[in-house]
Amino acid sequence: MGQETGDKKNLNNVKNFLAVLAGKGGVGKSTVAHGLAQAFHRKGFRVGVLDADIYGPSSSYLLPPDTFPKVKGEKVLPAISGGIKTLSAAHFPRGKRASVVRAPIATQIVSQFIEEVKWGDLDFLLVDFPPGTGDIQISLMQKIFFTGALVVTTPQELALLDVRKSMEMCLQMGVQMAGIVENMSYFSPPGSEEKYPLFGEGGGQKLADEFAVPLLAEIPIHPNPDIFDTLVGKLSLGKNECEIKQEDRYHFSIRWVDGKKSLYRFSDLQSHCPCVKCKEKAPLTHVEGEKIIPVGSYGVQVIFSKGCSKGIYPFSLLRKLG
Ligand SMILES: Nc1ncnc2c1ncn2[C@@H]1O[C@H](COP(=O)(O)OP(=O)(O)OP(=O)(O)O)[C@@H](O)[C@H]1O
Repeated sequence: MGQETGDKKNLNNVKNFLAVLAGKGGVGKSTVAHGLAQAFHRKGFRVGVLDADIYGPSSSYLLPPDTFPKVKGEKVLPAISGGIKTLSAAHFPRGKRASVVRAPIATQIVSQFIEEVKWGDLDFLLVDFPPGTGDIQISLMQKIFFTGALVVTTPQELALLDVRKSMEMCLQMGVQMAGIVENMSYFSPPGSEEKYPLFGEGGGQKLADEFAVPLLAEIPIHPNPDIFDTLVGKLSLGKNECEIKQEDRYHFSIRWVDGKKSLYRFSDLQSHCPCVKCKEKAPLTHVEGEKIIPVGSYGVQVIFSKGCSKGIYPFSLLRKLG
């Protein structure tokens, strides 16, 4: 954490970059990113929000600036809203008009927001991703060394389709998912404890189970800001907390973050080898495991006593098999 890795940058003394993404528009990414930023601020952290949604910036509405961005030498100082640093396309003169720019230009603008802005010392910079899994999102993940990603969804099956794509993007780009936040989970009438799940139930949990990441919060319609304080407490960043253990020569186990334990036989696992060459081959028997190598937050590679050891088994696959 906090290191410069390859061409990824951890800039201007920002200790933690946190991606807030969804894949789908309108599920409440910005609401969650800004609610979380305010909760970090309440706890005394130095925090900033980068609104990377060039086409639909909402930061200046959610965090109305007390001071606007200023140019200082070659750098830009971000806007400040109630002690939170923030930068959004909406802070600039064209910001009130529709952003009619091609994707490469939008990507360039987002790069400038990172590289040419003097964010200063921050404990957390939350990056509010635009919807989708295109150039801007890839470029952000290539440029920034994210401590973790928070994935926002709503409960409906239709939302899950797009959200799943951004989770797959995190896996492909090596960005560790800190967890899922299900937004608009239910409605509670004022003064009542009753919960009415207006948009269905279980979507967030379904994704959490599929990708083996924790469901960190179920945010109601018109939430009380306290819920974001609880969310801050639940965030466990930069750690791969599942526990991988070789049980004996033929088996190993994974204890997942949600407490579930899965047991695997090495020969069964090898029969699911994801490498191209293995697809056609008949499975071997009595395969032993010689070494289990964790591959970042993505999965594991197993060195087997015989047969192919080239495949990397993503945690999402292991979770399905376990
Ligand atoms: N829990 C909630 N209760 C009530 N309204 C909400 C909630 N979450 C979000 N909204 C509202 O839904 C709309 C979309 O939310 P928001 O802008 O946060 O979503 P988004 O995913 O960032 O959208 P986009 O990708 O289009 O920027 C906003 O009007 C917001 O106020």
